[in-house]
Amino acid sequence: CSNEPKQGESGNNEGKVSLTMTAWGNSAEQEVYQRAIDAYMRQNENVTIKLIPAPSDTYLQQLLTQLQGSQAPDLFYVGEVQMEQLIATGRIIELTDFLDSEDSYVSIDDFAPGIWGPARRENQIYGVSVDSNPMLLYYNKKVLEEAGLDPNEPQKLYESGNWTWENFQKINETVTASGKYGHVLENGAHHYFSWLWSNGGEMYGEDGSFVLPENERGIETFAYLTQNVVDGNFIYAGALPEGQGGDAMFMSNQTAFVSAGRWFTPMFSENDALAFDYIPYPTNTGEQIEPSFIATAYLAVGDHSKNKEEALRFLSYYTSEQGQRDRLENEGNAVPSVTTADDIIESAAIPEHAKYLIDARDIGKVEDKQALVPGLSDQLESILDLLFLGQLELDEAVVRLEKTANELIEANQP
Ligand SMILES: OC[C@H]1O[C@H](O[C@H]2O[C@H](CO)[C@@H](O)[C@H](O)[C@H]2O)[C@H](O)[C@@H](O)[C@@H]1O
Repeated sequence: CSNEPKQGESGNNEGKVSLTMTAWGNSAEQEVYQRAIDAYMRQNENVTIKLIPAPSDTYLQQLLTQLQGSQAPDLFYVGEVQMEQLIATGRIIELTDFLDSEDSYVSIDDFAPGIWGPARRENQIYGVSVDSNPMLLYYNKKVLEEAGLDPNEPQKLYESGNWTWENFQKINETVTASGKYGHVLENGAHHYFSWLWSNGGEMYGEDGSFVLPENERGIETFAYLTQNVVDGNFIYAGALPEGQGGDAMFMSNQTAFVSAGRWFTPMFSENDALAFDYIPYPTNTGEQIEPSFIATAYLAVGDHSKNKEEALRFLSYYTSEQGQRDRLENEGNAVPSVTTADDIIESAAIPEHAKYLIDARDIGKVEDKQALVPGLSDQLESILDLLFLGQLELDEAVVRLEKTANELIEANQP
């Protein structure tokens, strides 16, 4: 970042300040982020903030390298599964004093207590939640209709208490028989924890130990997912040609279901040819709805920033109720994490069942075992990739998952 001339000591800027911020996210999400940046710049005419989009698959590595060379942007998004590694660098600013100060647009109490997750260690805070994203499924009404199904079939099944794994599989069988794709199965913690929990399964015990091998419902979940991939009812996203993702297939009416938080909504709602809605994950427990994963992202400031005071002020604006309203109203990409803005989702017009985001948020969970072990999510994802690609049998995958998890958990003991 540049710094010409330096801001006044009081934090009441007289000179011009330039900040940079980076975040992952599709192009429609980047436009959403820009809304809050623009609002802040209108109120603070001496401040210029440049948003630098970054690809999500190399995001963490790039940020770690940049931080090491003090070349990172002033502010950056940090995913919940990345936070531990970022704190361990010692290169991000501890925020508590600033958040308690009068200069901050937001205060710690504005957020639901469960949202801090790995961003808070004891009483030290290293990132502020920008928003949250409970996972659910998106379904494509045209694809269902073309397969001879009622376009609102998932809805009807859900309302009648029959939105089960079995019926989900049947719909996927019907769709694939019609020549289209069923569900695009993604890898990654957001996705497999949501599936595990939809079956009452677990990967970790209360004490953080890895319990999957003895957790029957957990094993059953991975068996269900892999069998459906083998049978062609689900298509594994990692097996798609380079550059092709579930979101693109969904938008071109090739696939019936994708899983995500609200982050596909800005992009999908721009596409008039698309008819979609949300549905919670199907369950295999007899309950209508089970917890799904709540994605969280935090905004952090690098210790190398030459404009720390202004970066902190902007961080507090971006994460405040107003900053969240700027971004999340009108087909935003997430659900507010401040407790005073649920009306944004309650009044959302797109899609019809936007309220399922609130239902999924209210019952969902912020994963707090795996996320606390640096690198564990990435390593498990590599093993699951082999499983979903059909290159590992389930038994062997579970052995490898257990070995890797135990090693990293052990290495992370204080
Ligand atoms: O899987 C893609 C990414 O999903 C999350 O990010 C999304 O949710 C965040 C929390 O609401 C939101 O701030 C961000 O704009 C969305 O893209 C997750 O936090 C990421 O780690 C993940 O890469």
